Amino acid sequence: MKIEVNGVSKTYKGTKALDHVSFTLPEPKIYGLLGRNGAGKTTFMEILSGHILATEGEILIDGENPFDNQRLTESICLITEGNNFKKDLKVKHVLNIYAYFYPTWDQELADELIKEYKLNLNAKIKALSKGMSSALGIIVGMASKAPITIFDEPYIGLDAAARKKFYDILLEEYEAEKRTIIFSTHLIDEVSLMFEEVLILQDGRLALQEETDTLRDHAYAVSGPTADVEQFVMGKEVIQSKQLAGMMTAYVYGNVQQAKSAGLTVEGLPIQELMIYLTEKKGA
Ligand SMILES: Nc1ncnc2c1ncn2[C@@H]1O[C@H](COP(=O)(O)OP(=O)(O)OP(=O)(O)O)[C@@H](O)[C@H]1O
Repeated sequence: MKIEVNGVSKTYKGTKALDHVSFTLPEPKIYGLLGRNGAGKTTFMEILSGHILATEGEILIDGENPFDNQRLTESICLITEGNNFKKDLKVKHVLNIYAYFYPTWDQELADELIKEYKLNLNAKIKALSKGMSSALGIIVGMASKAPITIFDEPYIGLDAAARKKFYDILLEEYEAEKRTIIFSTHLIDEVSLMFEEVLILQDGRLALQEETDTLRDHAYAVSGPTADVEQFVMGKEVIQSKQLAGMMTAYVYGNVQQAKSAGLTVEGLPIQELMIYLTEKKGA
């Protein structure tokens, strides 16, 4: 489904959470939505999910506004950090409700994930640990098979092994059947390798939208005698640098060809480091 964000602003009692944001997500991909605290990520995801209205502008999904539009909301699943489900319901009731709501629901996948996360179907939501509650969110998000599935920091309380399991399942399911996945996270180093495209919000504005491959092509480490490297990086965007025994390595964001033609040693840079740098820088 095509998502068009047209001049979207959202103001909460004087706080501008989103400020004239425009971009397009034309096709199913895994999108990373990054930004510092308060950058406007959750607000954007809530407008996209049809939960709230923009103050100005609109989001169109295949040309339609998702607000109060059941046909569209059946195609969108938003899983947030905790509080996804009514506290007095049992796990099995929650699953039944979502199975009924989403025409694309995959019960086989849900059953598989319930086993994987060892979820007790008869437990009440309020009795679940934070991690178990997050696991239920992940199961619902994955099994919904919603053409637009949005995860907003969905892993509170999940340990590293359970998060890894989630990333593996997500990638496996995505490979089997492409859908638009929007993933907002502060654990960039864990998930950035999954992203095909990255969007960075800064103070309610779009600071960057780029394909991961393009970012990868622009990030490199350059090494050589300190004086040569220092001269080369002058005026360039340096992410980080270190020196040892007269030699220097600098991580640079820019045109890699320039480094190659300068006769210095050039290597790729881990994409995680670049995304963390850009998020911090754009959010600074
Ligand atoms: N319901 C609300 N009422 C008032 N202000 C709000 C409300 N929701 C969000 N805001 C404000 O809007 C701004 C953007 O918040 P939002 O939750 O969208 O950011 P975020 O990028 O998701 O942040 P985080 O990474 O901390 O979750 C913040 O300044 C926040 O305080």
